[in-house]
Amino acid sequence: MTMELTPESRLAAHCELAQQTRDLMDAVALTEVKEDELLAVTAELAALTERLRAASRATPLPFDISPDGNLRHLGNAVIGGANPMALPLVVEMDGLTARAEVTFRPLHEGPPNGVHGGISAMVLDHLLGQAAAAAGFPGMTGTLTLRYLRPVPYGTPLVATAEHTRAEGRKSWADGRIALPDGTPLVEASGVFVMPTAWLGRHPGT
Ligand SMILES: CCCCCCCCCCCCCC(=O)SCCNC(=O)CCNC(=O)[C@H](O)C(C)(C)COP(=O)(O)OP(=O)(O)OC[C@H]1O[C@@H](n2cnc3c(N)ncnc32)[C@H](O)[C@@H]1OP(=O)(O)O
Repeated sequence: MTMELTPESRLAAHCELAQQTRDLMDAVALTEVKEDELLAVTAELAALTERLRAASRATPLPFDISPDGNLRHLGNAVIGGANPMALPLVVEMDGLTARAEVTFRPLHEGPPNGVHGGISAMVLDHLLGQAAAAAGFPGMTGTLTLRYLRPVPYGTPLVATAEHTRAEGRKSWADGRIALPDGTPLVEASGVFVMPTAWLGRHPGT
């Protein structure tokens, strides 16, 4: 795991750029402007893309330690504030559990008016993984099993939760769900996380 020392002000500016890009992606998905305006905006975006490529990294921002002392991963596709692909999810960890409030956007559409099943899977994969890590068993997803109970709406505040259930050697198990605020489950997940041998010794208890 690489730790980088980047000034907080630059990281904050990067996160603002990512948020502006999310707003842009939402606007692109929903725009109804005329064709000539689409072409004009596309040309402006191409120029902006080249400006950002003037100095570029090979990989997104890695794990680092935030000023509050917590491990963070600004480049992550689910929680990374500096990654425009990320929602980004803010995950609260408590003992064996992980919890995040999530409001999907039209950008996440799979079936008409509903969230793509792969997007739900991505969120649950991450939540389960963080629950396993919270319990002291960080690992790579080995197997993820999902049960889609009801369509997942976008534009509605939802709650994603997960809990570590057991561990055996390098393997750990976690369960989770995306639910309406009243607790009605929409998608349930179970996962097996395997700590790669390369990680052994890097975490307490391994
Ligand atoms: C360090 C700090 C990190 C902080 C993390 C913050 C949390 C972030 C949260 C992010 C969350 C998002 C995370 C992501 O998105 S992770 C990205 C998605 N996942 C991957 O890319 C994983 C790719 N696969 C691998 O790297 C390897 O195959 C792994 C590491 C999984 C196992 O390769 P390894 O060579 O180590 O395996 P082994 O053959 O010695 O077997 C060992 C044991 O494991 C059992 N097994 C093996 N494979 C599977 C399987 N597929 N399902 C169930 N069980 C499996 C096997 O039976 C055996 O059990 P036993 O016979 O001993 O009983």
